[in-house]
Amino acid sequence: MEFLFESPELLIALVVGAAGLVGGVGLARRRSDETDTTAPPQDATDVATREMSIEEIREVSGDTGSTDVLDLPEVPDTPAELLEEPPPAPTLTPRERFRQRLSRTRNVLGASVADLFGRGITDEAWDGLEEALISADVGVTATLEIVEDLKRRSREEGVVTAEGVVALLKQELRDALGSTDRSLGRADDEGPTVWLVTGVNGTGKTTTIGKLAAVEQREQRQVVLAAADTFRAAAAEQLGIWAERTGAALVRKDEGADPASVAFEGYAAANEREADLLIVDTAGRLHNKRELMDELGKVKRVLEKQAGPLEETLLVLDATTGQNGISQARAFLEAVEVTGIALTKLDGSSKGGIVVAVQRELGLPVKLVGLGEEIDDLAPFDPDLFVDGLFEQL
Ligand SMILES: Nc1nc2c(ncn2[C@@H]2O[C@H](COP(=O)(O)OP(=O)(O)OP(=O)(O)O)[C@@H](O)[C@H]2O)c(=O)[nH]1
Repeated sequence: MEFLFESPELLIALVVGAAGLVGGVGLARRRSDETDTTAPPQDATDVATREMSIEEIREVSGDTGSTDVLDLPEVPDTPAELLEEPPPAPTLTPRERFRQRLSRTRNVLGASVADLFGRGITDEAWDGLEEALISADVGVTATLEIVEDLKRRSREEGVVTAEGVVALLKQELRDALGSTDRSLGRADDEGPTVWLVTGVNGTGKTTTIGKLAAVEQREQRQVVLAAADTFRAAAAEQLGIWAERTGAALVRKDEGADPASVAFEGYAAANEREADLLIVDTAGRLHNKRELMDELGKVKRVLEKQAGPLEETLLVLDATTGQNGISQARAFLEAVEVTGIALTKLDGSSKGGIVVAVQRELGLPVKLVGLGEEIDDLAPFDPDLFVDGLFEQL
């Protein structure tokens, strides 16, 4: 089956058909006065099938209110080439990107270690290393353990140079990050893979989802985004912009709708279109923890009822919030079983050690890192590349 978003004409036809179904509310509000709505469908049979499916989705969800919308990004404002072409390939290799984007952390950690031990392996140098690691957000307990280990190993191995200490430190950091599986889960049977994305607002959830959609669409995997953050209309709009940029489809409802029903319809739409991947965005307001937990738990339960166990439940954390971010994360861990961390804004932080602290304190693998605001600024987390990146200038 053709993916709906790859054919603007088909999209327009769906918009017209679906607007009729919901009595002019929702979709009609977006397209009613545009001349493009009169464009004839290229494939009338396909459109008819889609109309029925949408109706079925509404029946099954028991959510037949007039505000329900199976929405897609604005067609007339979207240049055709954006819809038809996958996003262009990134120009930097992952190593180059890491190197470039980790410059702030590198300057703090890498440069200070070289400086400290440049004058010999002294007690002051070890104290200075402790401070540098704590400043880089490695965390106090982890820092003390790492430095103790380093002292012992450098004695045993007769290390006398700064380069020698750096080599051991790299090994220690690498060991602290462990060798867990960091790949993103995918469905091995029929039906779309589902990734549920959670985290405090402002951590970079929506941006991370957009970047993920770009990677997936570029690899010819068809993506549906579900805007289950219905707390703010702007959240769905922001996700819509990413859908337009990446060529993914978008399922959304009006502000205040039940997030679980958006997730439900998202899965139904992804399934019906034989999409490869559904990514569900969620709200992350923390002012009422009980409400948040109930809401997230319900979204997950509803999805699992349809799809079975989810392939990923990702928690997005902002690297610049340090220990505070880790405490906030715990609220989410109580609400849903998280399978991995996406650590954003690593480019804007001089505290790359947070990767070690996050893994250690939350007991979860960092699977993705955000290295900037642009579409290509997301990388699978590679511990070797990361640790090398921290010290590359040395
Ligand atoms: N420097 C940098 N900025 C990022 C990164 N990821 C996201 N941002 C920025 O962080 C801000 C918040 O990102 P959003 O994606 O809107 O965060 P959210 O968690 O979805 O928050 P809400 O939109 O409030 O729900 C935006 O300005 C993003 O451009 C990153 O890896 N590095």
